[in-house]
Amino acid sequence: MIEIKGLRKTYRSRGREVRAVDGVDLTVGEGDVYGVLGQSGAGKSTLLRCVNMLERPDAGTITVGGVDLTALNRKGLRLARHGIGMIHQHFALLSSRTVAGNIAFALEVTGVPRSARKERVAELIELVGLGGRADAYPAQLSGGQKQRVGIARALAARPQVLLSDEATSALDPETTDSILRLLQDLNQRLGLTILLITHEMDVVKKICHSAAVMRDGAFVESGPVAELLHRPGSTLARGLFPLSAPATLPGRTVVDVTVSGPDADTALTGLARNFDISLLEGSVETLAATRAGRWRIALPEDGTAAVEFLRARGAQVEAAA
Ligand SMILES: Nc1ncnc2c1ncn2[C@@H]1O[C@H](COP(=O)(O)OP(=O)(O)OP(=O)(O)O)[C@@H](O)[C@H]1O
Repeated sequence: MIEIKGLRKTYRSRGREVRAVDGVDLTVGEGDVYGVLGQSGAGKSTLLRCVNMLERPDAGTITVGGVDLTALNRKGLRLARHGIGMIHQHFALLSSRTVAGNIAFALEVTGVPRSARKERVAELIELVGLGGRADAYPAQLSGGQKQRVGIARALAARPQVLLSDEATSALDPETTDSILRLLQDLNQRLGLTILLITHEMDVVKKICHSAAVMRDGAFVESGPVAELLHRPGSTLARGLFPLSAPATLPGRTVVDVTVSGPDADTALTGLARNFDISLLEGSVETLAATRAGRWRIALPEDGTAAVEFLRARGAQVEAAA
């Protein structure tokens, strides 16, 4: 659904050059929820703003739904953007308009006739769970409700793709969960493809099927979450399952073990039945992409047989670090 090749964007300010996006390739399949994780300054916002051409890249191609956006003229781009909704951290609502008015505004700018707007607005209000709040003004809404208006507005023109720019970063954990559940529901019910940027591991854990870790304008790893978990040295695996127990113990071999899929629930019992091990830290969790477990385990000093046992069951095993 989204195909990005060789994307570059450099900013020049006060004689200084900043390579905000430095050669990114990205494929987001139809119906995928794809998260780009990275610290502040990594280049996430620039990448996202290039996807709908709010920012024009210096090099590379951006294809959304089969259309190369970099090849379009201004009018073509305006039409193509109707197929790409966007939500923001700070909601960007019009304070002088009600919930219904904010959503209707998105329909006005995409040329939906007045007669059709009312019904579509009502439909969108229900879709995002804001029934009964149509006449409220943004100042009367909670953060979560404001983001629901943002989502309704972004979906007004029935886009196939939703871009999310840190949509939950300004919300408390409970509200974050409810917005993530809404996004997941929209992904499943409408088949909406979602590309989101975030600095929160939890967002990836809860709704992303695929993810990339971005640093200094480039992806250091990317792919399906279940696959990344099994990649040796994966930053994502370490971020999703942080392990801080001692990485060395006298007379023992300490390893970090990752298992995903149904084996995540049985791998440890099997290991403990066959070998003298100590579980130092870790957990099994349900991620959006898969059930997965990651543990730091002390094996006997010669851990070869235990490591083989785990690897034969599809586990990723590496020296604790
Ligand atoms: N309009 C601009 N002019 C000059 N430099 C910019 C501009 N926008 C971003 N940058 C720089 O590009 C780099 C990447 O910024 P970007 O906002 O894309 O990162 P980010 O990962 O989204 O971080 P944050 O979460 O803090 O926004 C940073 O060094 C930033 O200072």
